[in-house]
Amino acid sequence: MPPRTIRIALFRNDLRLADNPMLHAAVNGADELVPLYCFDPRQLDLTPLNGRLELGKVDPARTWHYKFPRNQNMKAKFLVESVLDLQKDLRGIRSDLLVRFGAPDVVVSKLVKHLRTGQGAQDANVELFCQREQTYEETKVEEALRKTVHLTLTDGGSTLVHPEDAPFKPSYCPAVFTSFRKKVEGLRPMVRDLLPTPSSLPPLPSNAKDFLKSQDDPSLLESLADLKASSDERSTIPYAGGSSSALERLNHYCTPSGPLFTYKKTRNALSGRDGSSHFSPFLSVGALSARQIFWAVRAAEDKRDPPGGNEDSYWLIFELLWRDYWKFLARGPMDDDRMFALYGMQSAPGKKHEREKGKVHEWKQDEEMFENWKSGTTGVPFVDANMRELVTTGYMSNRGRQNVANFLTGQMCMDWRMGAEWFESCLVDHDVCSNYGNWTYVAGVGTDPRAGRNFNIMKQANDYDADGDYVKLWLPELKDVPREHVHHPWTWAEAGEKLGNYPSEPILHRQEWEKFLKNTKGGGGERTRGGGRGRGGRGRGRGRRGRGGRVGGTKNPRELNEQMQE
Ligand SMILES: Cc1cc2nc3c(=O)[nH]c(=O)nc-3n(C[C@H](O)[C@H](O)[C@H](O)COP(=O)(O)OP(=O)(O)OC[C@H]3O[C@@H](n4cnc5c(N)ncnc54)[C@H](O)[C@@H]3O)c2cc1C
Repeated sequence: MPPRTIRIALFRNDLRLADNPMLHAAVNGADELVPLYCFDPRQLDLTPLNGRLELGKVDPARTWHYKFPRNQNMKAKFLVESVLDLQKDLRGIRSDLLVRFGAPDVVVSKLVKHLRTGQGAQDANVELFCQREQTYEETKVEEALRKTVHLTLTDGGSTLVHPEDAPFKPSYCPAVFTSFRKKVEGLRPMVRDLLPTPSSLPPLPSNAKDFLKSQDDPSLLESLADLKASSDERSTIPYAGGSSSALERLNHYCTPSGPLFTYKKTRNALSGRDGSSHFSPFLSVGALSARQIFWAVRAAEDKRDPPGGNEDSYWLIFELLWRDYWKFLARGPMDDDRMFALYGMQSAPGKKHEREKGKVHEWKQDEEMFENWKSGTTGVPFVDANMRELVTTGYMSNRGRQNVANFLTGQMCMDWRMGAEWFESCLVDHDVCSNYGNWTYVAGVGTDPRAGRNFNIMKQANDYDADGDYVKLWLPELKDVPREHVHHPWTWAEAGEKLGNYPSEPILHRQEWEKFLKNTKGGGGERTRGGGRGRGGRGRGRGRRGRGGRVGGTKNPRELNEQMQE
């Protein structure tokens, strides 16, 4: 008898059965299959389990430089729900998901030994399959796993375009998004078909469930996140984690008369349930694949009368290509971790923590100012409302993210990694590549030479929250401030009115804003704020800013915003 083949299918950010290349590959040729998920103490705070497991004492999981908690509550809850949903789906096809706590290489090494103690399994081939990730910590996990067991890394589960189909080698991925997009849009087909959802799986080895059985207690998961916590009633994303909920959202959004076909017009909404797709939380844990979205969009287009897409349905795919772009960059041109380095792609060659000669970025690490940004008390309502929404719900619209990131880096001149790590800590949809990629872009240290331009926050506030409803939703202190003052409440405070606990002075640039208000009589206005990068520097500290004016000849902030997306 040939030796048995036992496969371990280690789920990472691919928490689904549908269209899952890792699972598909692991099943093929397996006599037995062990689906496994590991809660890694470096990624999720497992300190509530101290003393309850054989892990030893674990420290809280923290972000890299600034040591923020890795997963704030809503994010932890969404992850735990997603894992439980996958377990339910696996049980539905008479398999199971072993949920265990510990670094994956440690858990897998013990599991392999344990499986070999099963009846007739001493000489079994035990092999591990998992999805390949792109970034530093994740690839370190892969290296550690490879030392433990025969490892197969699978591709194609996290992007729209399969990396093997890309018309360039990873290190030659175009540095600018438009070139990347044009190259991949030229592929025929651009996106592969969906892999089938398994209706059954090879059986679990008879001794698999005995492995660290003490960790099977559901109360362990309950202590990692408050699973009963309901989301804030103002939340834009009141979804539970998991692919059931992801499919519900997909089926709601992508119908012939659904919000998909107005997406381009509504995607900049700051709040509301259907302005944008809200697929990002599901994508970040892999409860949904980008390809599932692609094919749901195509199906909705085909069902229209007459059949076909429009610019809105095209634009959703266009945005998903941004997501692909960051993943391809992380694997190619930014793969030496420059995505996390202070000077990013402007680091000196071979010395990613040193600035390249001639570049003038000066980043501050002023804790007090950062605290203002983080807690939503900068005195600039448009920034503060977004930051409070982030902390309360774990989500912020794309428009909000662009603005608060721009404010922190371009105007407060703070180390962009502080912002990126705070986002990592809070965002339910945190995705390493999209988060750090977008931050490097906004901070002007990414691959794209057009990036890093400043927004006019006042104009953005007027354009996207004309009546101040969004600001008032998140800043109850401003509920009585009249519409015409709501984005610059210091003018209301000066008239002797009370703002409660809200700052009566903006943290920065008051004079600039007043100039803007004067020029535009409270609305509209065409000037953009200039960064003046590369010549003469930027503002340093409260009340001062760099010289600039118009940026790169661009006339209009809306035009600028399109560039940020294009
Ligand atoms: C500073 C900053 C940090 C960000 N951090 C993250 C992050 O951690 N995780 C994350 O998924 N997105 C991140 N984004 C991108 C974008 O803001 C979110 O993807 C989007 O707001 C999610 O909401 P949605 O699903 O409704 O998006 P939609 O507008 O409905 O877009 C559809 C999908 O396209 C993708 N997408 C859209 N815009 C971008 C973009 N600029 N970059 C990459 N993918 C995009 C997302 O997967 C999104 O779900 C960040 C943007 C900025 C400016």
